[in-house]
Amino acid sequence: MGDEDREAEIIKPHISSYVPVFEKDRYSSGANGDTFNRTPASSSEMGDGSSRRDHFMRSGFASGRSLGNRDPGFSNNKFEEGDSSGFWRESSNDCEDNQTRNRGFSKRGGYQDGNDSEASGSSRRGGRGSFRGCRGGFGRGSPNSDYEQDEGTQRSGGIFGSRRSALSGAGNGDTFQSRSGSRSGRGGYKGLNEEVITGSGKNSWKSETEGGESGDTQGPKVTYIPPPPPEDEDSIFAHYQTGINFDKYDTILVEVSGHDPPPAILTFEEANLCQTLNNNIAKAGYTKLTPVQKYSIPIIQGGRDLMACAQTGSGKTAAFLLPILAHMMRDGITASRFKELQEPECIIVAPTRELINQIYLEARKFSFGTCVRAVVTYGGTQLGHSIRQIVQGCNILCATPGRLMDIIGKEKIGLRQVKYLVLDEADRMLDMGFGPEMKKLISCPGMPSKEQRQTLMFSATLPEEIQRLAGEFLKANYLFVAVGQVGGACRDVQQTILQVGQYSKREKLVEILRNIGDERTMVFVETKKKADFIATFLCQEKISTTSIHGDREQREREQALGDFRCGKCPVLVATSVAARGLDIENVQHVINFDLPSTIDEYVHRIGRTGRCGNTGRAISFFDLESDSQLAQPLVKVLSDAQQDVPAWLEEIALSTYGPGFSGNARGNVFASVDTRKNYHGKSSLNTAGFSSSQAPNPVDDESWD
Ligand SMILES: Nc1ncnc2c1ncn2[C@@H]1O[C@H](COP(=O)(O)OP(=O)(O)OP(=O)(O)O)[C@@H](O)[C@H]1O
Repeated sequence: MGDEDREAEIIKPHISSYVPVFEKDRYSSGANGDTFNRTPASSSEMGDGSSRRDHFMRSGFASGRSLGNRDPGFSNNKFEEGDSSGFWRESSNDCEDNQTRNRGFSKRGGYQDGNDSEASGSSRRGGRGSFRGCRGGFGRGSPNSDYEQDEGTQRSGGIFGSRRSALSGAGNGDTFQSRSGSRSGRGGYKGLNEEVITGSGKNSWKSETEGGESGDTQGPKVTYIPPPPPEDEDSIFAHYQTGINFDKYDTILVEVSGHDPPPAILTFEEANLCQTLNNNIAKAGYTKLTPVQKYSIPIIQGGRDLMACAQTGSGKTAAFLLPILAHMMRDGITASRFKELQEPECIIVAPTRELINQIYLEARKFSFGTCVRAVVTYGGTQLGHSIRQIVQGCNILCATPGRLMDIIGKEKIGLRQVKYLVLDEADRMLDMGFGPEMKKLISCPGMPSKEQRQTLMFSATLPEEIQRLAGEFLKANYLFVAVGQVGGACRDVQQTILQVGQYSKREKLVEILRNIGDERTMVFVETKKKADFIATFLCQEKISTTSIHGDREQREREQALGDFRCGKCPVLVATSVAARGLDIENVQHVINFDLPSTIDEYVHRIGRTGRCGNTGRAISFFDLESDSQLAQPLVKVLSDAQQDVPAWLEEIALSTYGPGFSGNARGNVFASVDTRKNYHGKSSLNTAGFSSSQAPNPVDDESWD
């Protein structure tokens, strides 16, 4: 049975229900008749909330810096009390019982006023149900749209039941399908702080086939077809302006290590690209190379393997795409044509769906007007649709790991012609989450050996242990480019660390967001549940908010990102699924509501602002009870980026690790250099724009791992 047949077979009716819309103006106008005041929880629902509330009252604001006026009404808000308990119940108890969930969904999908007759049959159930409902996804499309039709098939009971996810803040459609346990929103990413949920419910990552996302083996079939990106030239080349600090890139130190590196180039002209590529670069608004591009382009053009580490937002994507495309053009690539088995010359892999889609759009932009065809495929979307795209021709395949393995398994992609293998966010691709999958990829039948292909790895963070693992993928004589401090934060981001206890965080968040106004802000939290909760909470505070995390269906994730990108929802609450790579114009603030567990994750998260020479701000809530282990690496990151280090943070760092500490709890703070240097010592230090000298010879290099 072909994919098409299976798709037709499993389409089932779906349930639509009304949901409120969380857009400020609609909220104020009461357009949809809903209100967001939550009924104060009954004492039974409060669970241990009273003691927590006591704690909350006691702890108040820690020593966090005041950022402006508080909403005077906030502390008396009805939400506060009920929610306080609701939240902590949510985070500490298992609230996933189907009965409660179903009550929440079966009515109006959440956000119901406790006085609403539908929700108030039992204050306990109503309260929980309404909160559950808050986690419901709020579709934008009409109930008759294709998306709704498609996603109506994504049902499953599963042990997680109705885990529909959070609001799509400014959705303009009022449809909600009370489906249970859709897995389509999952997969494709396993953030450190995210639960990993598979069809079996086990905490291990599986390919989409194994996990059932493709519908081949088990679990629901995913039928979401993402809308095609706009085809007009203006949209393809839409870009934002480089910022005032773009020229400061020239002063960043660049270190190249490895044997016989080619000299850096200083201008695009020196790259000797073909006219079409040069036109595309100009249309993209690029006039000057960033440091990582100055070094990486000639290295890749010279046929060398590369591991490159450069700060967030400094143009790593073009650093690999341009030389690959240049090679393809030079080699006279055959125009794509329909074939059941496509054999791309380049495979690019990245850890999240949104990121790989972004890379694809960049590939499409730079290959515009050439015969090179880029295709993207990622989890949470209909496999059949991806296959239809692929069979039409594919020179560059952009894929998330699970989906890639699925497509290879379906024999739609052959690997024999692969000349370039790119791992973006390489440390993430090689860690415990995706590493096994990547190993499978390089040992797939047909995949050229590392000697026969060119392998390129990019990230803003490349810990030593990952560099060692990478040896399996790269030729022994690979080059290592480090732009600035490896693993360091972008200096264009002004970092502030506030000491805020967990019970004061929400109040502080609202205070800051009110101060910020409509400037685009990403709020990072630790868990998917909390992302839903905080997004809901902010909506109740009349702050237009949407959310993205791994439990949301792909359609919802894309909708959320779209609403955030266009400014419809200026606040995006996210888990670490959005920490890496996402390049969104005008994100002026990142708030770490919860600090991540690793410093690398922190660096990536705050790198969503301050991109490409623009400035940004990052505010992080440091909870003494849970974040102490991060104090020391934070002090290092802050001081390396020439930021003010709060005295209290330094004290914690010292008290945690003692004077003279040199590492942190998880080993080294940074992979400070190309790890091979630790064994061979010699490398060269350059400022951007000057050629590098030689480093260890490749024969010696082989001994490092
Ligand atoms: N030479 C250039 N001139 C102007 N803009 C550029 C240049 N290179 C890249 N950009 C733009 O800078 C932004 C950031 O680039 P990109 O997303 O590739 O950064 P990155 O280094 O991959 O970041 P991250 O580490 O967060 O993944 C993009 O909007 C990109 O189009």
